Amino acid sequence: MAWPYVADDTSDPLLAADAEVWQPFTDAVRELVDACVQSDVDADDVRAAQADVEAALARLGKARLSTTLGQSGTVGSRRRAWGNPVIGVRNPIAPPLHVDSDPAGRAWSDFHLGPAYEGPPGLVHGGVVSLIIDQVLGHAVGAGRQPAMTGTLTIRYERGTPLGDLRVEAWVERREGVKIHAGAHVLGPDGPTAVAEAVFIVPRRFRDQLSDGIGAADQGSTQG
Ligand SMILES: CCCCCCCCCCCCCC(=O)SCCNC(=O)CCNC(=O)[C@H](O)C(C)(C)COP(=O)(O)OP(=O)(O)OC[C@H]1O[C@@H](n2cnc3c(N)ncnc32)[C@H](O)[C@@H]1OP(=O)(O)O
Repeated sequence: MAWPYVADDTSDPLLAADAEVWQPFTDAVRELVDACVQSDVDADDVRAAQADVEAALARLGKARLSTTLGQSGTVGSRRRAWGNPVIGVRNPIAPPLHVDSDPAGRAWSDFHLGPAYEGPPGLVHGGVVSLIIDQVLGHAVGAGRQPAMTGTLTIRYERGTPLGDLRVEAWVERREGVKIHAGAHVLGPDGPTAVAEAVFIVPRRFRDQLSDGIGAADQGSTQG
């Protein structure tokens, strides 16, 4: 069965040119978010900045995609991840993470979380920890080109995850039919802060493509 979106026939140079336009813009908006939670200017400056932001919004609002990036057939498969809240080139909510993976079903990323991701004082919000773990688990499972969705995700928060430089690692442990068992942890400066166990499930619509072992099916993974 086909993926629920169409393949991308955009040429690589065109895609790269588009990314070159959107990436610096998204980085700037991300800095704007940081400024929003950290700036200490007076009320006049806040109001002036609001007017600037509203002007930018009016400019961007001149044309809109009719669907999300993930759903848009005209945007295509390679740009689906551009809206992803963890890795998305066009999503300023994304830290963003660059995730590496290998076909053995391992994935990892070194990343930085600033004050926009704070939960308890000085610590990362637990939901953000979960978001990042889920994404990187998805890459570990997806590295085997196996389409699967998170079925169950269990996280043990061992200690607070400090804002700053962090690492996340995920790995596939075993496969039992349509279930893929995987693990992950987030590493802070003093070792693991959160440890996760997950069961990913191959959705029904992809089960006719099941073959033995991770890495056998000729499909990508889901993207959040
Ligand atoms: C280089 C590669 C790059 C790739 C990049 C990738 C980026 C990826 C980014 C990813 C981002 C992050 C990813 C995301 O955020 S994915 C988004 C979050 N997840 C979802 O939205 C999933 C929603 N749920 C479903 O779609 C279905 O319920 C699923 C697909 C989960 C099951 O489907 P279905 O209901 O049709 O299954 P079945 O009834 O045939 O049961 C089959 C077997 O499975 C067992 N079971 C069922 N449900 C669960 C469960 N919840 N936990 C544990 N086990 C479960 C069940 O007992 C049975 O086992 P058995 O009784 O036979 O032993």
